[in-house]
Amino acid sequence: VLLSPQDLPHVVSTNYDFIIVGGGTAGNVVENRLTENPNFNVLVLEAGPSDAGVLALQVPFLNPTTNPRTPWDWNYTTVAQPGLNGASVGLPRGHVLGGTSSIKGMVYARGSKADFDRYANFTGDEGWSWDNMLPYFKKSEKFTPPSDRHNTTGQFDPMVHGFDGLNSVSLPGASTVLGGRFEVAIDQLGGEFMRNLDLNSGSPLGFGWMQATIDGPSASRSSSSSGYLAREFLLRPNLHVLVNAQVSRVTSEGSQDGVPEFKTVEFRVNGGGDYVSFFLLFCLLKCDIGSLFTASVNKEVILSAGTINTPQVLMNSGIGSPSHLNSHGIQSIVDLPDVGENLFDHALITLYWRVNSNETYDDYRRNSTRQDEALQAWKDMRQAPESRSMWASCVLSALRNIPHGECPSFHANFGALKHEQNFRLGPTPPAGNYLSISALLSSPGDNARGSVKLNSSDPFSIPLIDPGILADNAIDLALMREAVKSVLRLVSAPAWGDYILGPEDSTQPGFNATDAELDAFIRGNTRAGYHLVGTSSMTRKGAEAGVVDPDLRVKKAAGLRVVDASVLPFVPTGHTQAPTYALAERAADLIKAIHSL
Ligand SMILES: Cc1cc2nc3c(=O)[nH]c(=O)nc-3n(C[C@H](O)[C@H](O)[C@H](O)COP(=O)(O)OP(=O)(O)OC[C@H]3O[C@@H](n4cnc5c(N)ncnc54)[C@H](O)[C@@H]3O)c2cc1C
Repeated sequence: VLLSPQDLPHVVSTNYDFIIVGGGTAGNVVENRLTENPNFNVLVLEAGPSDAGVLALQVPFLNPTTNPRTPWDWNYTTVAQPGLNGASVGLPRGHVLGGTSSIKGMVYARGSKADFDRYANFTGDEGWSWDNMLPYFKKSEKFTPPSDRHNTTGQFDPMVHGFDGLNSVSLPGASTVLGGRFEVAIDQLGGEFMRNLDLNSGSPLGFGWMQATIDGPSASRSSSSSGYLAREFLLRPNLHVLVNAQVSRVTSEGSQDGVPEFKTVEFRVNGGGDYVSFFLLFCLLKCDIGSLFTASVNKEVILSAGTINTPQVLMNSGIGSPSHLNSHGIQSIVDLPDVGENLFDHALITLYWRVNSNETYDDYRRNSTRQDEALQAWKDMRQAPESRSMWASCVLSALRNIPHGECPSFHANFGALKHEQNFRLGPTPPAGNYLSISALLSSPGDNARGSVKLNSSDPFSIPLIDPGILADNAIDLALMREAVKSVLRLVSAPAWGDYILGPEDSTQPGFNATDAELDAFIRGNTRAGYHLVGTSSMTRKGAEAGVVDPDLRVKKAAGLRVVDASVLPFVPTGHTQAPTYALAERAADLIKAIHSL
């Protein structure tokens, strides 16, 4: 049930079995699986608004309009990054039902077998190995035909996919001139540019068709909200979802087995939604807008607020480094210095070329009539360019090897347009047609990690976010150089001869660039990859380091668990949404087993 502000008195007087903080990618998976049992009641507190009826969150092609500077984005910015010549860069995060799955770029890339085997080895829990996680990838996934219904034989391996899950995935819904050119180019080059039938098989090296979290038949974005919180699930009477409800902290009144037990969640109601009801309600409760409410729980509080906000809530609650908490006047309750540490991200750089073709999206973006017509066509028939994301129609590459096994050191995504770094759409260039290729550093060095820290004692203040982009001077720069060179080799294939006119900007390095020139370009143009993990890292049971055990329970505490991307101890070499769905599916099973659900 999607609650309204009038339901607040009911919320504060109910003793829930589970309270989930954050109705995002992971939170909605857990909420859905737990409420399969009608005997248990679950409350989801989501800081952002509902996603219902918001076209920008449904139409894949409108994805770049979902952030930054929208109500659906937390609109974060990093602290100055030494690895980027001191620049602070934007760091969007979903602030809406569905969380970041409602605003993300929709690339479905699970990572490699070696990533998950490394998690299993690191945590001492075989449950996190690739072989044991593959069933959860499949459980979460509903592989659908592409929106244009083209024959997908030979474009993916059905054996490694799930067809009955709640998160829709599909292959590109329309071919563009780019897709065909890439296929020819990689066949011409061979070697490092080998073909890969399915990049989600656990062996992602090579070139394959990109899979995206787009529901093919409806040509719509698949988010954790559209799937796990679909109408039939929202009708469950044992599921309560309150939007615009931002949690400040969890509180402990007692203890269990000698450790503090967390039974209460404190939150405020933000000013979105029905203001008249708000006014009446707050008059009724005789308190001011912005006042804090509490909700209580008898089994577990599950933090699914994401890699930035989960550690913030933990620290607000007195769980973290005692000295850091004390510096903000917060009493230390659980001594866990790794809360907020170990923040990993990928790093992303984009290169652009002018091309000899008007079959790019640039003209489309310059023509508002065409855009309106196309949007209407999407509404009428789920067709037209809006049926696909702007880069989903291209192949994704995952090249090269690194010491952790068969993992790619970078991914390349292709766009038939000029976009800003990180696929944001800046002002449309007045003329010209473009090819863009972005290289995502998918295996940063172990020193390329930063932290999330509190900025003040105000629990709602924006934290200090340092993802440590390109902070591992040796490894990160060497891999980024290789990534850029590999992209340059790729566009040197004869297939591009009559297509690429030249680099968009004369400062973009070419084949003859020295390492020093490449480094300067990389430092000046790299941005965040948006794949944040690590701030509630799981470690072995009983290990002092880390934040949660391999079963995702917060160490040295009772009744508190973390289920979101923040538990991953290292960033996977794929993207992060697919692993987040899978880890949340496994977490739900762990929780059900413990509570005999
Ligand atoms: C712009 C962008 C593009 C991306 N593109 C891709 C992509 O193409 N492919 C891919 O695999 N990955 C992508 N990612 C990354 C991926 O989407 C995330 O790693 C993943 O969705 C994280 O899931 P999560 O459950 O950890 O957090 P989220 O999905 O962010 O969920 C956290 C939820 O908690 C809520 N919340 C936070 N604080 C509070 C609080 N105090 N009280 C109540 N609620 C709170 C948030 O509003 C949010 O709804 C992208 C990320 C971004 C930002």
